[in-house]
Amino acid sequence: MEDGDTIDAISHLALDIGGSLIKMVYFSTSKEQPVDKTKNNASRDSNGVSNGSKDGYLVNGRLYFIKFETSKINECLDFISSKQLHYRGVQQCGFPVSDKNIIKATGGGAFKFADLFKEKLGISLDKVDEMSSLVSGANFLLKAVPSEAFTYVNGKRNYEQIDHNDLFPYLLVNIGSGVSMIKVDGDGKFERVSGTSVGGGTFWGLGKLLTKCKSFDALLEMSHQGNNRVIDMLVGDIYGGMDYSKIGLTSTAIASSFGKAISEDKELEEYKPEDVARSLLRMISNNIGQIAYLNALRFGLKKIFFGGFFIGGHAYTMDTISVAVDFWSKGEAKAMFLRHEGFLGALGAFMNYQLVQDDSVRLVGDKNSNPLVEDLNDNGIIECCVQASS
Ligand SMILES: Nc1ncnc2c1ncn2[C@@H]1O[C@H](COP(=O)(O)OP(=O)(O)O)[C@@H](O)[C@H]1O
Ligand SMILES: CC(C)(COP(=O)(O)O)[C@@H](O)C(=O)NCCC(=O)O
Repeated sequence: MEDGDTIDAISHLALDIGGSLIKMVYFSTSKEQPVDKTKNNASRDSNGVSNGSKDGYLVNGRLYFIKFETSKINECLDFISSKQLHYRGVQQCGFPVSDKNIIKATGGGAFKFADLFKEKLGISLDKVDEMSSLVSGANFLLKAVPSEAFTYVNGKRNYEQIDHNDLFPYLLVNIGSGVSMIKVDGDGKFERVSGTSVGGGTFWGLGKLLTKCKSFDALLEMSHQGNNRVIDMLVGDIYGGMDYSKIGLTSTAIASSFGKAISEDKELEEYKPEDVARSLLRMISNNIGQIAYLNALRFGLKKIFFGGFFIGGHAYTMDTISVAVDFWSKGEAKAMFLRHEGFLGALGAFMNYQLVQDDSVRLVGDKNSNPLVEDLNDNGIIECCVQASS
């Protein structure tokens, strides 16, 4: 292939198969993207270390992000098969042929479904550790993608300028089905310091039982319409409408999540599902925010980044977590969120191919290349160059 030739190839698929969702990241060149055969003699591995002797090409393309429900894994298999994600573009781009039919995969499902992938598609899953994937995905995003991290204050996203020289240490809180809290000290340097089983799976599972809601999105939408004060016992309910200012609690603070249900002679059906969903979301988000802060305090960490699909860019979830961190830290620590929150593990597995260079990445939200498009949870795109051959 000559310089400037155009190709439409997909290569290097990576998966994060979690308890609730399968996250997929793949690299694709498109018809509009010419192959840039600039020699790249100074490529670096994922730890930023020069591997000088490597000759290769930089291929312009895009990283695509897609998710499926783990319970519908066949949809994922069909998608891979219909797009031939495990075959296409391998040779045109000059990627090593040995990549064919071996894909990087992380999450528990990389173990659980290994035989299914082999049987149905002839794919071998090359397993990448889940915690290490979360960390390399987060480090990559924080260092390479502008406007990736933001705080959420009074209903507004404030994008943070991340200083690469002052990124570490930080606490990464990944809210998936369960919650993992990881102290990150550098590239590849981390320790999982805590976790809780009260996470996204709890919200969706318990919410489904309590409200009979049929989908996660519908449950979230319901929570948006609800009023948690109908079910939560507030400080004011206990203190006759007064604040308990001596210990810093206003009358509107929640004293006991779901506590009002004790004294009311009501069956579940007599509560509005919207109110139940709201109380549940608040209880879980608050609890995670509090545990996260306590772990940050334990290790003297000032920055806390929250990831995982539970957040889903949902305003009320981010607001509750932000308020919890602010309240417990007395304003000392701040909660930060990531635009590609749900794809940390899948991106980390992708990074394990050691193709992407931090300084060759540009975020495009859509065709208009607007970097501030807010919701990249579905069909998000990152434009970047990858190392084509070695
Ligand atoms: N469409 C969806 N279906 C199911 N859960 C969803 C969906 N969107 C967001 N969620 C939430 O995200 C959580 C899963 O987050 P994720 O980071 O993908 O974790 P896991 O790796 O355990 O699947 C679910 O438990 C649920 O709270
Ligand atoms: C086991 C897990 C790492 C799996 O990751 P997930 O699929 O939930 O993203 C996670 O669910 C977790 O950290 N659970 C909390 C377990 C605990 O520390 O109590």
